[in-house]
Amino acid sequence: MLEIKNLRKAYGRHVVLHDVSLTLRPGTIHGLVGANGAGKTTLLNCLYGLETEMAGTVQSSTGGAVREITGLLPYEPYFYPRLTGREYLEFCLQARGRPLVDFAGWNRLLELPLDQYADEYSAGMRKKPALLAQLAQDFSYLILDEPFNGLDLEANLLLKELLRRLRDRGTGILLTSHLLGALTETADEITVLFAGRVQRHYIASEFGTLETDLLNSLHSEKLGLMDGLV
Ligand SMILES: Nc1ncnc2c1ncn2[C@@H]1O[C@H](COP(=O)(O)OP(=O)(O)OP(=O)(O)O)[C@@H](O)[C@H]1O
Repeated sequence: MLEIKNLRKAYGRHVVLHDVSLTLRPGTIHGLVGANGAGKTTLLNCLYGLETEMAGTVQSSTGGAVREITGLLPYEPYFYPRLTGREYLEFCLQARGRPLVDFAGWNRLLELPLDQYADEYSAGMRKKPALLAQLAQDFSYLILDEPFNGLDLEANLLLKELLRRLRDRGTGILLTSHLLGALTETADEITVLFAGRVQRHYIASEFGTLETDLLNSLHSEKLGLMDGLV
């Protein structure tokens, strides 16, 4: 289990996360939603250990460093210029001291031009090698920042099925998405972050009210404006 307790993170005077607690259990898909700037990416970075200056605790129940057993898919994966997709994947594994694997099977699924320069991939394609680099390492936990962003319909459907299968095999997955449907269709629990605070935690049986709750709480003023227009 990965556990965040009473996390507070500030950039200068700007407090981005206030007393946030969240648990990621094995064999669970945990969705994280919130408006732009709510603090989702910051929370993922704190959990993974990319941010160090913060108050509160981030712990793995096994006692080791979270990143030893966790893969991170960043919001915007970075590719070194003039590395092909295949070289990027090999680099990711070697950087972690992992044995190289044959990507052919995975790539029949993802259909990437692995011999093309990765920084020339289309926006939608760029998530795929970054995701593949994490999947090939067989982590206990995955932290995925907007994994559905930019993927085409087929890749979206495949990713949802893949996440469910990984969850059923015991992987704990924390993911953000602005696509509420993608989360309610896959997640076992969802945490709503509002202005750096946990607004509410939902279990699957409560997802039915999530959209209305979000509309009412986040946009009540805008709903009032809409009433005057439509
Ligand atoms: N390195 C940084 N330095 C200063 N402020 C930052 C930094 N990173 C993030 N912030 C600020 O922290 C707040 C939360 O940003 P964050 O990227 O975590 O939000 P988010 O919920 O992931 O948003 P989005 O949905 O747009 O990706 C924002 O106000 C952002 O401007």
